[in-house]
Amino acid sequence: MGETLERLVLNGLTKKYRNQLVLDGIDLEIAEPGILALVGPNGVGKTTLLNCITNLLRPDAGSIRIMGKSNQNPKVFKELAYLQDNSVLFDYLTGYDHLKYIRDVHKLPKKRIQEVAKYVGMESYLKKKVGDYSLGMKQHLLLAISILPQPKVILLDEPLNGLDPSSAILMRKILGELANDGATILLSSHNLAEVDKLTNKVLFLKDGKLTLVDTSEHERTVYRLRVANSERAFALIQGYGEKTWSDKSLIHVETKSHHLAPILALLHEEGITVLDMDKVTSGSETLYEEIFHKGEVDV
Ligand SMILES: Nc1ncnc2c1ncn2[C@@H]1O[C@H](COP(=O)(O)OP(=O)(O)OP(=O)(O)O)[C@@H](O)[C@H]1O
Repeated sequence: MGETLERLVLNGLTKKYRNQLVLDGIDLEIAEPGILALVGPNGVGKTTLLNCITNLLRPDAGSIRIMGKSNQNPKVFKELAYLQDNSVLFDYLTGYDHLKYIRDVHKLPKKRIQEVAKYVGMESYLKKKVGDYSLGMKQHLLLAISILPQPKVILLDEPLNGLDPSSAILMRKILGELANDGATILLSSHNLAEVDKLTNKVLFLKDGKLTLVDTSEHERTVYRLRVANSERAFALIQGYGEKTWSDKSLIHVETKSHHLAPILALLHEEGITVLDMDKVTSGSETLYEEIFHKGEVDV
């Protein structure tokens, strides 16, 4: 058999702290490369889940397989990387020292450090002590550490935390490229706008259970039009979108198709001028509200 298709498989994963059940028999099967976001409120168990997958925490029940091997098999660590929070870094060592350690453990070629440092944009401070790094610089180093051995499965706990816009753009580009090159990436994040830019595949963690949602299937686009004759325009376009309503002389048209062209053509034919228009697209934030605040979602 060639390379296994199995990336990450969780079977009945259960974790309790004293009497608190944090993970309640989680089943999950990820067979493909790509980016998945792990989302849920503070204290719901995201870090606990990532720590169990990487064998830093022993679950109370269940099993975890990575690239077809048990996560307790030491060989798994050639395939798996975990970007944790920056408390795992040593202030008195340089970025280079950290990377050299990983390079030696994995017996990687010498040039790999420069290659990765350049890739994540940390060449200029590679030889500085980590104690002098900013939060964003530490995030870059953590990313460099995790991708140095070219792992197939990459777990990241809040990788976008503390990044300025240009670093966040670079991080998104790198994660996208790694996924295109065949990595499976699971990242936890509280930043749902960033999540929407990275992926449509979102794992919502609630009451110890995981639900995988393709957010593109729940995406809704609402166009808001200001027109010269709103009453007449409203009567004309009612029925064109899935839902049409009027609010303070703004006509709202909700559509899944993203195509407004027939409506604009119709208004043009009837001689109605569109004075202004914008578009609001709802993504995982709306779903998050439905799941965690209203306790309802149709998935
Ligand atoms: N070592 C521990 N002993 C006892 N309880 C713990 C321990 N670690 C975590 N917990 C509890 O387990 C729950 C899940 O914690 P966890 O850190 O996994 O959540 P999280 O989703 O990562 O939170 P955040 O988004 O705030 O980082 C919390 O209620 C936390 O208090």
